[in-house]
Amino acid sequence: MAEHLKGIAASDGVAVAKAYLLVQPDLSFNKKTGADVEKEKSRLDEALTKSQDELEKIKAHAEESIGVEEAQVFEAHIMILGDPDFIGAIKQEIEDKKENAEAALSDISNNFIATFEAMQDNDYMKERAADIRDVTKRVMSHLLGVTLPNPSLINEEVVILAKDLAPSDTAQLNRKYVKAFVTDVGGRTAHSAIMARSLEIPAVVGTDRATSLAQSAGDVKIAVNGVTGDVIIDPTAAEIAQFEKAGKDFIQQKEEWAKLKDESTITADGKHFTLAANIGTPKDLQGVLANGAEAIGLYRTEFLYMDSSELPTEDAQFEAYREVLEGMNGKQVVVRTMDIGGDKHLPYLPLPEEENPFLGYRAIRISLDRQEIFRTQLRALIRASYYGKLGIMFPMIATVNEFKKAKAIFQEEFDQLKASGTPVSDDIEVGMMVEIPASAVLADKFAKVADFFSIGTNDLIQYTMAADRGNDRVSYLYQPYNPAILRLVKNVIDSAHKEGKWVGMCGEAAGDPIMDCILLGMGLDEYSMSATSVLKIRSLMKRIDTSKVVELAEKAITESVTNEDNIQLVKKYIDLD
Ligand SMILES: C=C(OP(=O)(O)O)C(=O)O
Ligand SMILES: [Mg+2]
Repeated sequence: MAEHLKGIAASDGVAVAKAYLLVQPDLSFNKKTGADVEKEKSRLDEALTKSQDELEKIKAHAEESIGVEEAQVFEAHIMILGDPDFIGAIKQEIEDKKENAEAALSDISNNFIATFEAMQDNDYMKERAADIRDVTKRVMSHLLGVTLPNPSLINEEVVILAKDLAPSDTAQLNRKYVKAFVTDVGGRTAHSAIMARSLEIPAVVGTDRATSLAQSAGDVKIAVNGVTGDVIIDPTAAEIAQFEKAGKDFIQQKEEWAKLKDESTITADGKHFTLAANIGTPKDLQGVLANGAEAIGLYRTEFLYMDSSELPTEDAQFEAYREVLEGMNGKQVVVRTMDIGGDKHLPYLPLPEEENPFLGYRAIRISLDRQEIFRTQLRALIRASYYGKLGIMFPMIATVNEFKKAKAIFQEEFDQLKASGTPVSDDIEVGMMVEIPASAVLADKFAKVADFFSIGTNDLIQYTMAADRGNDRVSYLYQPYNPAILRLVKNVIDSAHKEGKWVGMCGEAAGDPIMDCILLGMGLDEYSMSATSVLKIRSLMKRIDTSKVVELAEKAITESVTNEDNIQLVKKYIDLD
């Protein structure tokens, strides 16, 4: 009998296929004491080596199928295998307690996980706990000689059902055969959900009971709608037909969007706006070009620093920047100088422990303090400017003096390079992120000194609403359409335009259809989002008459009181379906 479930829609698309239960093997073991210490340590080493080989393969596969940025998680796993604190503690445990390797691994891993999970408000640490759990499972399987499920071997069309999918499982999914996946736990921002979106596999997560229902149903089909979050276990013929039609409609819509790839973004009344993409590494260029983005509005350079075991050299940075500038073939590339700190750590750049790192020593604050790091990055950027159309922006600017200082350092490096005969571009734009309320309020003053603004809503909302962007318990305060946020945004746009400067947005909100209806009405010039959202937003903008949304934007900041008011308001003006 058909069972209907509702979960969290995590990745768009609709599919019906045979159920494939991804069951984890039994990893239970007997604890032994009085073990041969040297033998247990060498068993551990052997399991670590096998795990490393396996992870290298999974990482290479993931880089191919889902992209370098997403595959980073496996680099983190490989690093755990070589982490002297973690591995050293396991070996010490074997020595101290004369335990078998399985018991020592399990004890130490549980200690680490408990410590990280206790830091409840820290997403970064919670992710580390998940990583350690994933790595421990792999090492344990090698110690026990059992095989972990290998979803990359699936060779028929299936819908995967699992309690949860570890990142290493998701990375092995082959799009050709895995038509969708459904999990019992997880949320929209879980690793597995983010990966599903990169892979473009429909997914519904957090269904609670999908695996137990499927297990008792036996060999059945599963219907999944990743747009609405609906899942049916053992659907009727009529339901299958209904889901198959929804799937066809969705594919057709995507094909329609794809036709817009080479068009520029012109509204129904003939106004042009720039749709740009956010990237993390040069490898992301492929997606930017495939989705017809008109520029890169945010190149997050942190990955250059995070992927390296020491500060990246000027030449290494230059190569990366040049590759992106050349790849964009004259279209603008806005590179953000490093935004380390907050929840982004570099093992080789020890920062002081802080009670409240999001309000602490991060981004431009580090760059102005550790100028050797900043100047190296600026020189690499200035040298690369010769190969395309470069914009540079500084993150987390709070005061006009910070901007002026950063700009002066840029100018010194520029003048020196130019005097030395290095080929450079003479029209590099130097702008700033507006992501701290102080700079949004004082935008009229900043607009006199910056060449452009890019509004970072991820942080601007966090700081304006005093709500940690990674904390589930306050996620209801993450309100991009709240009139308080919109008034700040409007002030930034108007202030920039008064000085003849352009203004973009590169936070997640820029790829949100509801937000974009309001932003068009406010006259925002550039919208920078994940590459996979570009065509959908272009299709929306082509339908909009901007004279209509000007009135909408005005009402959104004068009449509306709440975030919800503005959702309803936009729906009154624009048919979003
Ligand atoms: C784009 C932004 O920067 P990040 O998400 O990297 O902090 C932002 O804060 O909106
Ligand atoms: Mg930010």
